[in-house]
Amino acid sequence: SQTTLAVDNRKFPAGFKFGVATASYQIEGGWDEDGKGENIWDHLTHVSPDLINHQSNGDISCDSYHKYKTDVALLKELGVDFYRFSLSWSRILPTGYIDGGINEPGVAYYENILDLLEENGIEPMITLYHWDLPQPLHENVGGWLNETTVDIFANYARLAFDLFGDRVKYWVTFNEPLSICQQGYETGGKAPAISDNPGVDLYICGHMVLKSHAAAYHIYDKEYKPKQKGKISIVINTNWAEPGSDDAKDVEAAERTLQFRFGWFANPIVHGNYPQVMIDRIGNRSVQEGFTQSRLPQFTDEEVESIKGTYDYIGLNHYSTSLIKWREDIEIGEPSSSKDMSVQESIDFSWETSASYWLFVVPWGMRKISKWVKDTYNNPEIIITENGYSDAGGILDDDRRINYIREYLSSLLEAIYDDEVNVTGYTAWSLMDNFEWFRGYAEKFGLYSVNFTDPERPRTPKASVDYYKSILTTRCLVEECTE
Ligand SMILES: O=S(=O)(O)CCCN1CCN(CCO[C@@H]2O[C@H](CO)[C@@H](O)[C@H](O)[C@H]2O)CC1
Repeated sequence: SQTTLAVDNRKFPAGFKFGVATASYQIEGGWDEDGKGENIWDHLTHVSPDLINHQSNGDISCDSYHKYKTDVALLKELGVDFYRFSLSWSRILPTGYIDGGINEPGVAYYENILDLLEENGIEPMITLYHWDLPQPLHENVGGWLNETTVDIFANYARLAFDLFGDRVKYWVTFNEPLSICQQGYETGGKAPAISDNPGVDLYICGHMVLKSHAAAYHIYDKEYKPKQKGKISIVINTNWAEPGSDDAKDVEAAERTLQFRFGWFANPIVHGNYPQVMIDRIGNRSVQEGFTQSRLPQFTDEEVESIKGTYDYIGLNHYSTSLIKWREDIEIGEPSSSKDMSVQESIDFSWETSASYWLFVVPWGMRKISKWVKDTYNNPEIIITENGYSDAGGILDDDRRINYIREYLSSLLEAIYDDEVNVTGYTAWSLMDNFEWFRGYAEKFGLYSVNFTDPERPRTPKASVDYYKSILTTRCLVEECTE
């Protein structure tokens, strides 16, 4: 396997921004406090606790609903340029609907955070949806399987722009539509954990999320951008897909993997419509499976045009890499998106592991995926909106996280200077240890550790805090920087 060369000693470009990220359900707690409504993660962790490691949940988590002043103090201590966080839809709109009433204490919570960020010279980057759908929208409307949710989301987005937009210059509509739809509606790996209609529901979800994203984009672009002058886009995640050999069939399988995982959402938004390889493969298999129409929903020509161009930058979440090899098309049977894609995915056993089964340390993948996004989507502004390393916790001297950040950023410098990729920012996941979805509190991604057994939820800096501080100060990765 390829290893990165010596750590790059070039400085990040002037104006390049460094931040950290969190998400509402993962840090806030206060799950039913001050009028907040129930969301699908509250519901799932309460009704099906066995799905979550140690039956943990986010009822309290880091208790950031009460400790946001402490959180902003940590951000100030770190010296970040920006803070990426998400709004809890059901804290602002308890029923999910506007006419269900606005929850003022919920609005105040986010206004207080924005006030403190402003006072401390830290730029906010707000994600509208980081997986915590109001439960009534799932129960009564079918959530992302129903077209009705598109307008309901658009109304929520407009409210957020109204309430907070005068102070927010970077918006994200959706975090990781691949995770929302494939794990939420096929593998069962995320709420609402629907897995009884594989190969079908996830594509309906993707269709609705793309329409919702475009609706929110156009609202911002027409009604708010002229006076608020911010940027809005979506955050898409993918591993880098490295061909398992230079055999043309492996190269094609790797490209197909990127098209199914990243292109699923990036192609409609940048070029218009789904990737042709998805239209073809899912269409062909659907016919063989006896469907009267493709399992991949079809956009009308107007929808293709309406979704195309709905990005002011590309948000990229990148953590790891996969080796991809060609395989015979999997025989026709129960449909699934992995059968539609039909590749062999593996890893190189020399790659360093982490506490997350899917996260291997492969720094050169950062350069490759960044260059692929540049080459495939007309050289857009790219912001790395998440990148980070997990351990099992109890480690304050987190030298493996320091190594991960240094090597991934070194690879990013090569993308910026040698491949001329227009990357303008990097966001470390995460500010602090938090609720890692089905893995509960077993996997720690924080620069600050959180003691979840202490009711005060104390935050303690790990060694990576000093390392990230040094990068924020010197804008480079080693002692001796070149210009
Ligand atoms: O279908 S399964 O569930 O069997 C397979 C899942 C494999 N991965 C897990 C990690 N995720 C990207 C990272 O997910 C991101 O990174 C962080 C660390 O995980 C999360 O805490 C953030 O909320 C999330 O934005 C992509 C999907």
